[in-house]
Formats: sequence, structure tokens, C-alpha cells
Amino acid sequence: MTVAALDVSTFAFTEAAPAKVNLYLHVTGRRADGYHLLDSLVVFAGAGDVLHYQPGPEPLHLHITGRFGRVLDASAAGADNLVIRAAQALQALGGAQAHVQGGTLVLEKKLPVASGIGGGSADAAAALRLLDRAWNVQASRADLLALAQTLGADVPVCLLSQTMRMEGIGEELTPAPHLPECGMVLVNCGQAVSTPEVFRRRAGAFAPRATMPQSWANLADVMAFIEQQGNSLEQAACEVCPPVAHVLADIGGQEGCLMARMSGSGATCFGLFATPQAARQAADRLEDAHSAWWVWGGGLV
Ligand SMILES: C[C@](O)(CO)[C@H](O)COP(=O)(O)OP(=O)(O)OC[C@H]1O[C@@H](n2ccc(N)nc2=O)[C@H](O)[C@@H]1O
Ligand SMILES: Nc1ncnc2c1ncn2[C@@H]1O[C@H](COP(=O)(O)OP(=O)(O)OP(=O)(O)O)[C@@H](O)[C@H]1O
Repeated sequence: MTVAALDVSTFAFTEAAPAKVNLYLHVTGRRADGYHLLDSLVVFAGAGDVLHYQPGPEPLHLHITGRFGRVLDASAAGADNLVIRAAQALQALGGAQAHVQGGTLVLEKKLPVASGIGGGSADAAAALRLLDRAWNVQASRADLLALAQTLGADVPVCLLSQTMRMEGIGEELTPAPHLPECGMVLVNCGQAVSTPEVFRRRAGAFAPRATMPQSWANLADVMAFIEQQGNSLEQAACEVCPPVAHVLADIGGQEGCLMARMSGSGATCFGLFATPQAARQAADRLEDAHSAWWVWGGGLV
């Protein structure tokens, strides 16, 4: 089937893969195996990739479409793609009782690749949720989380796709206090940033574990808390990708922007606004001024 002939509106299964955003990210230590210990407040934006699946007799295969589909070369649709790796892992977990089938997966790649908002992790997590349903695997939440962990540090939190405090190397997840409605702008300058390289370049003392309140009365409370935290990888990411500083200044300069910060290992930066509408207006202005940037504005999941 050619990509042009794929009509995903007829596909039986669809799953959203929302972008992960680290409102703060503290690197609190380093394990003997080189992985870093983190403390992060993770939220999910209305922006995301979308995964579609049509079961069929042919072996399971993946097409990648969308604005950033071409960034992932042909080999990326093969065995190395996190969607395929997630499918294979779930198939192994499901065993004989699952109704594992072949068919066509289509990944609409709307999120920039290697950009600190967990695109590949969100795709893998969406594949686990979608195929668990489609194949009637009925895996327990604990089994799915354990499997997610084998696919990447961000995959467990993306499996839940809801506001969480994330610790350990990404596997310790606890519910975070409810966030009041707010708006978010996401901006990526177009330069892919390697997560391992940014971790390697991080310098200086480890950051403390944040003291998170039990609840927030309003957005001003949330802002006061988040502003006291930071992103331990921001400086290293700015060295690897100098436009990050420019992006942060431009988001921060937008009318109504409450704060601007980088997400994950970069280079995507976010701005927080009082409402999704204010965020969309700021996104429109940023897009007009920087046609080469990827810009999104809206609300949280
Ligand atoms: C920085 C974050 O985006 C914050 O949410 C994530 O921790 C990164 O998660 P991810 O991209 O799913 O990371 P993985 O694919 O598991 O790891 C990529 C590489 O990042 C480094 N890495 C990742 C996670 C972590 N807690 N410590 C690390 O040092 C390791 O060098 C690892 O080889
Ligand atoms: N489905 C996928 N989407 C994006 N990248 C993928 C996918 N499958 C494998 N990859 C590989 O994973 C690498 C990291 O991409 P990804 O977009 O997940 O990074 P990221 O946004 O920095 O993630 P994180 O915030 O979790 O560090 C890419 O260089 C790409 O080659």
C-alpha cells in the first residue's frame, strides 16, 4: 500500500501520543551505570503525534507520515522504531492468549524529533496502549509500566500521559497535585539535540529534590513553585544548541507569558500562560516572526 493510498479515517484503532513537558527537571544524582537520577514535574500538552492501526493478515508494518515523518529516514520505520519495538515487546508479554495480529500501523509524526518532548517515547507508549486494546492482551498496569521502562526512561510516564512527579531514572511515578487550567506555548528551533550528549555535558553540583506542596490554590501558586525550580540540562543544551537562548528570550517576551523554560534535554522550550487562548495568540505571533520554527499553542491534557 502506498502512503498516498492510506486512508487512516477508515482504520479501526487510533491513539494520541501527547508531547511530554518537564515543567522543572532536576538532575539529583548519577547511578553507577551512568544513568542520571531525576526529579521532575511532567505534564502533557495538547500537541502530539497520532498512531493509527488497521489489523490485517500481512506482517505488522509501519508507515510514517506528517511534517516530521521525513526526518525519520526509511530505516526509522523498521525494527529500530520505538513503535515497532513496543509492539514486539507487547507481543512477547501477551503470550498465547493474546489475539496478536499483523496489519498496518501509521504514525503521524507531528512532533519534532530528538527535541526534549519525548516524541519517540510518546509513540512507544501509544503503541502499548493501542495494541494492548487491539490484541486484547489485557496486560496489568504494572506489567505495562515495567515493559515501558525497558523501552526508554520517558516511556513509563508517557504510558500514563497525565500530570506526574517523575523520579528515579524515570520509573518512579507519583501523582502530582492537580494543576489549574493554563495555556502553553511550545517552540522548537529545528535543531535535533542528542539526549546522551546533553547529559554528558551537564556540569556542576546535583540539584536537590524539590519540596512539592500537597496542593495549589491557583495558577499563581503553581508559578511561584515552578519558578523556584529549574532545568538542570538547560545550560548544557544551550552549549549544544545555542538558538535555545534566543527561543527562551522570544517566548519570555510574549505578552502574557508567565515563565519560559526548556523541556527535557532540549531543544524545545515552553512558555506558560494564564489560558490556552492567550497561549494560542502568542504562538501565532511567534510563528509569524519565525517561519522556520515549529510553534504550537494551546492547553494541557
Ligand atoms: C531527559 C528526559 O527527557 C526527562 O524527561 C528523559 O529522562 C530522557 O528520557 P529518554 O529520552 O526516554 O531516555 P533514554 O532513551 O532512556 O536514554 C537516552 C540516554 O539519556 C541518558 N539518560 C536518560 C535518562 C536518565 N534518567 N539518565 C540518563 O543519563 C543516557 O545517556 C541514555 O543512554
Ligand atoms: N517513533 C519515533 N519517533 C521519534 N524518534 C524515534 C522514534 N523511534 C525511534 N526514534 C529515535 O529516537 C531518538 C530520540 O527521539 P525523540 O523524539 O524520542 O527524542 P526526545 O524528544 O529528545 O525525547 P526525550 O524528551 O524522551 O529525551 C531519535 O533520534 C530517533 O532516531
